[in-house]
Amino acid sequence: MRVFYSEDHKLRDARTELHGGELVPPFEAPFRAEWILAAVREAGFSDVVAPEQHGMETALKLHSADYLEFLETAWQRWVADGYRGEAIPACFPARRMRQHPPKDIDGALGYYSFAAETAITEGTFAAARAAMDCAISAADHVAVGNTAAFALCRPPGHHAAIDLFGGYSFINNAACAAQRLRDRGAPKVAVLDVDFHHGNGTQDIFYERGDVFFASLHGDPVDAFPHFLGFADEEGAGAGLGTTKNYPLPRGTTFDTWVAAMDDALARIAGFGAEALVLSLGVDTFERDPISFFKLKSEDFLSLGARLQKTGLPVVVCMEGGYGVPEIGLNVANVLKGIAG
Ligand SMILES: NCCCNCCCCCS
Ligand SMILES: [Zn+2]
Repeated sequence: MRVFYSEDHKLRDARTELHGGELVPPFEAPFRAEWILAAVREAGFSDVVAPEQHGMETALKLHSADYLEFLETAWQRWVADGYRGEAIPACFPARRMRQHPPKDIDGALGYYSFAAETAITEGTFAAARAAMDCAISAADHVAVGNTAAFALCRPPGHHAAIDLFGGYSFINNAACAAQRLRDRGAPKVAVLDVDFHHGNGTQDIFYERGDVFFASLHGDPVDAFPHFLGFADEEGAGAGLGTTKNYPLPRGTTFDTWVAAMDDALARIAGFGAEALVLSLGVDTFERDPISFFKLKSEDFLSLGARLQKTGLPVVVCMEGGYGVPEIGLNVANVLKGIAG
C-alpha cells in the first residue's frame, strides 16, 4: 500500500491550544506524523511518496470560495492588525446574531470557525494544502486501479465544514479524496469516519448530496466534542436524504459494541452501492487516548482493517486524529495491515 506524506506538515506547528482554560501545547503536533510514519515504515509500508501539488479546484467543490480565501489570508491579516499571539477565534455569530463575514480579522475568525481550541498560525494554510494534496494523490492512486492508499494527512480535516474550521481541521482532506474519486469516475462513494469525534465537517459538506454516503461512529455528542452535530436523527436532506448515518456511542465503549456499529455501517454502505471508500481514520478511539473515552485496544485496529479488506472496496485511508501516546503509530499500522490482508 502506497503512503502519501508531505514534509510540509511541519509548517503546522502551533504553540498554543485553548484547553481547560489554559493555553497548552497543542495535542495535534508534528510528532504525531513522525511517529505514525516511523511505525508504518516499520510495519513494511515503506513505499512512501510525496504528493503532487494539486490546485484548489477539488476543495472549491466542497468549501466556499470566501472560506478558502479567508484561510489563505487570515494569518497576515492577524499580524497586520498588530496582534502578538496566535490567531484564536473569540467572538462567534451565535443564535439570533447576524451571519455575515466581518471585515475585521477578529470577527472573521469567529465567523469562519465553530470552536476556539484551534489557533491559526504562520504556515497553517500551507500545511493544510499539503495534507489536501496527500488525500487527492491517494485518491488518484486508487482511481487508477490500486486497491488501497494511505494519505498521512496532518493537519486532519474531518471537522472542517463548508465554511468553518475547528477541531484542528482546516481543509477537509477526506472530503477532497471522496470528491476526487467521484471526479475520476466512481459513480457513488462512501466516507466512513471512525475517528472518536463526529466528522461534523464531512457530514456538512455531503449532507444534501446523494452521490456520497457518510457514516460516522463517535462519542455521543451529548458527552463529546463537537457537541452540536452527530446525533442519530441526522440522516441527510434533499437529494442526500438517507445518505448520512450517525452512530453516537457512550463513554467506555469497547470494541465489541463499536464493531457492531461498524458492521451495520458497512452493510448500509454496500446497500448504497458505493464503488469506493474513504476511511477517515482517527485512532483516538484507543483506550489510552488523552482526550477521548472509548476503549479500543491495539489489536482491535487489525480487526477494523480486516473488515474493510473484506468489503472488497478500494479504499483511500485519510489520517485524522489520535493523540499523545506512542501507540498511535502501532494502531495506524495495524489498520493498514488489516486492509492489506
Ligand atoms: N476537552 C476536549 C476538547 C476537544 N477539542 C477538539 C478535539 C478535536 C479532535 C479532532 S480529531
Ligand atoms: Zn478525533
